[in-house]
Amino acid sequence: MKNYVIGLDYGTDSVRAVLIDTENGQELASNVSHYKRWKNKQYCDASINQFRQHPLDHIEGLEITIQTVVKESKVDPSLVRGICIDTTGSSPVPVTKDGTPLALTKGFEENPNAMMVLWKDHTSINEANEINELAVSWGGEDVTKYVGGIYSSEWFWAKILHIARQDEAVRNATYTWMEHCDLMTYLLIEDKDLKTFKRSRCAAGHKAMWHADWNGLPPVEFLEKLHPYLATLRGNLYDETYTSDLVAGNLSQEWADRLGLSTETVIAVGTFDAHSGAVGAKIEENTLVRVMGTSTCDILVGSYDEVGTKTVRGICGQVDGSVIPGFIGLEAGQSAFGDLLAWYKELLMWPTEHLLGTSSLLNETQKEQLREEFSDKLIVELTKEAAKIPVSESLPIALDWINGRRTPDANQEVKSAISNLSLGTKAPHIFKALVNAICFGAKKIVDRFEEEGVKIDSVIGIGGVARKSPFIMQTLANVLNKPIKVAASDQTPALGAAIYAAVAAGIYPNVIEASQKIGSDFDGEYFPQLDKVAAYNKLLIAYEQLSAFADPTIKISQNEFSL
Ligand SMILES: Nc1ncnc2c1ncn2[C@@H]1O[C@H](COP(=O)(O)OP(=O)(O)O)[C@@H](O)[C@H]1O
Ligand SMILES: O=C(CO)[C@@H](O)[C@@H](O)COP(=O)(O)O
Repeated sequence: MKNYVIGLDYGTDSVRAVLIDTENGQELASNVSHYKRWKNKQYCDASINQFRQHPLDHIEGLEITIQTVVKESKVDPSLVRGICIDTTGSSPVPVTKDGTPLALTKGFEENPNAMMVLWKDHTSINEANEINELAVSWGGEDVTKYVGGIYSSEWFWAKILHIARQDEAVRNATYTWMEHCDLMTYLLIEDKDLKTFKRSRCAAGHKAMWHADWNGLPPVEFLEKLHPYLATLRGNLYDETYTSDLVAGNLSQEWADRLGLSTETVIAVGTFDAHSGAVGAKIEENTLVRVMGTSTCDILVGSYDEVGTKTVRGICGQVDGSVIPGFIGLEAGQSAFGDLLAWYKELLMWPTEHLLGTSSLLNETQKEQLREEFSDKLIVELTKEAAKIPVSESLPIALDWINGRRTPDANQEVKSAISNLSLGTKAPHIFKALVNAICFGAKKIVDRFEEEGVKIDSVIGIGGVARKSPFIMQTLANVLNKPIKVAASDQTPALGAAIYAAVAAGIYPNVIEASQKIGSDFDGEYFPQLDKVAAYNKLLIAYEQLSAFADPTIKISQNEFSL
């Protein structure tokens, strides 16, 4: 008998669903829906790094994408056995006592503090600093030790503390907070008991400092010292967490009707996009899977023997079962990857966006067409020109920290910088410098894992940039001096979510077997070009010098000061 599963992947800008045949991993249908309100930049203020998303964007996206894949695949809906949802993270949402996202209740519909706080929202830098100071001074165990020793403003507690202080009405109306992957899973299932709802191990371990060593979330005494609200909130959160090979519940009657599915369909425990992406790309021990899109997430799995209780400095957490149950999942990443190039594109588009409007040379339709054409071509043309520029020490040097630094050693206060500019520097030179910067940032992550004794035998690239930019992938292979395979699927995180759904539905006995059988194949491999590796090494030294200048906490050896 045929069995099908659906993976639903919430990215930064859009949500996609894939419907997968569990026998062979074939994608029978996929559909993407962009968030309407987010696209119009509603509820955001980039000048203060405030990025919020309205839950209606997510609910509308869920409904349309799932309905579409079920319809387009033409499969019998009763054979859709499971669904798993992955989302970005840490992207927490305030929720009322009856499990409603606060922004869907009266009076809070337009309040950004009542909405989902997107992973890249950095409004809580001060709160993250407070958590870090307290973690080493409160008298108990350092609760940041399994999240790299530094708590980030991208994460759960810092964001909640910030909003609780800023908005009394939101604080008073909120019963609990849920990671986005948990909220969307909870929305679909029949059982609405918030106390017994199965929260994601991946989200809890990487972002909320949940760890078996202290029996769950950080101790009440620790949270109390940050803010009494957090101590109260802890009681409305959770003690246990669950891996995504497990069932969170059955599809509710309401959602079965809305989606055209059956209440027999099981919903797996939610997870994060990067972790499911790694599963979709057939991750194995000591393989680094890099999810390269707006940001990057770098995922590794290690055995209990290799990682055990050894703590890895400056990464985004090591969590038992966050990728594959029975292994420790390790996460690192860059707060901006494609986003650095997107920032540069937006900068260069300024005259087109703003001056064109004041010109009488073209009519409004022509202006709009021109804007679209430039926008579509800009990165492509810059890439072509940048590829022709030799790798030499006369190139500008840039830092990738346009949205702070996630790894190694999270610091969201650091900023990007560009040096070595001259009158001869043209737009493609700066573009090339930015591409080099994101690759050097990646190299620092790989170095950190290896310095800490976590071996990396092979590298796999997935995500928009891995698929769309051979230029960046080749640069990365040269900078890392390692071959990089690219997963063939355009929807690897959604495929990974489908794999979890297949295990939760009992179609496969475990994640490893399912991932090897129906995970994505590879359709490209980039090898280091030996003649270029040395030249990139020299530029890397200049990148390290600029890093140490921009962030005085970074120490580099004196003999590297050669600029
Ligand atoms: N041809 C390209 N070369 C380099 N970067 C690109 C290219 N096309 C898109 N990007 C970057 O890819 C990022 C989007 O990646 P994607 O994986 O599609 O989305 P998400 O991160 O939201 O899942 C954007 O930051 C964009 O700047
Ligand atoms: O940080 C995580 C997961 O821990 C990601 O959700 C976050 O980087 C967002 O990923 P995208 O760049 O939108 O794919």
